[in-house]
Amino acid sequence: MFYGVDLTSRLMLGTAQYPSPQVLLEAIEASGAEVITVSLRREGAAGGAFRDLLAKSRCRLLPNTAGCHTFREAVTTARMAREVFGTSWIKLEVIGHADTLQPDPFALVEAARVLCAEGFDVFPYTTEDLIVGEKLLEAGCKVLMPWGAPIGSGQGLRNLQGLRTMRAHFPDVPLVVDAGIGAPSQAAQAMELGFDAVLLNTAVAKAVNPVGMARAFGRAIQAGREGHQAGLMLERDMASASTPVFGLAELA
Ligand SMILES: CC(=O)[C@@H](O)[C@H](O)COP(=O)(O)O
Repeated sequence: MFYGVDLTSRLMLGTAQYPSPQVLLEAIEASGAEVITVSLRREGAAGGAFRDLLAKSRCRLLPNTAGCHTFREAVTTARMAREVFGTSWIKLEVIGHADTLQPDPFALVEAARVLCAEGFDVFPYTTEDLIVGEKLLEAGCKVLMPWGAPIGSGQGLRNLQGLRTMRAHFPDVPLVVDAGIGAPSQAAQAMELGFDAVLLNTAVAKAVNPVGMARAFGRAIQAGREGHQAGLMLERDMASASTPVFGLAELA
């Protein structure tokens, strides 16, 4: 449940870098995603055509503040996005580093506080830091989006222990792993850890076959979720025979 909205699919898909608009639409369809994220810059550059294209997907839009490096830029972009796209949902990105594209947690919390007070439903792109997570919740966020790895890196879940701890620390907060996912197995792993959803873009858009990859991610996320719900076995240090030892032939 994200800001009162129940979704069937746990995949949120980015809409940048696809080889063509048609491939983008087919990839969204194949993925089963019900939420797609879109940047205001892209919409501005296409003069409304991009929004019309995305409307064909019938997905809920999650505008983002991608590329914003300051509190001011992010807040202004969010306000414009609400007007342009007609939704109070905003994926809040305030980038701190040009090379790692790591979130700036200080500007992020500040921007989240202002936007939540203005009635936005904020999806903050953050790190797995627990204190920052708590500050974002205090600011009014009802969802947290920790990174898996730097945006566009495809490295998967770089800090497995940190993400596990985050899940345990915020048991009732919807958590979405956002960014850095490179393969369907990594998305499945996020779901197995108990995350509520995954947001990704590059791994699908830059695949040799984006439509096939979108479908694979959709299925992997569903499988990972089912695995989590079915209860994963505990890891053991030592072997434990899986075949019963009674009934073995006794050789004289
Ligand atoms: C589209 C978007 O919002 C990205 O900023 C997002 O974080 C996805 O990252 P990847 O491209 O690494 O999947």
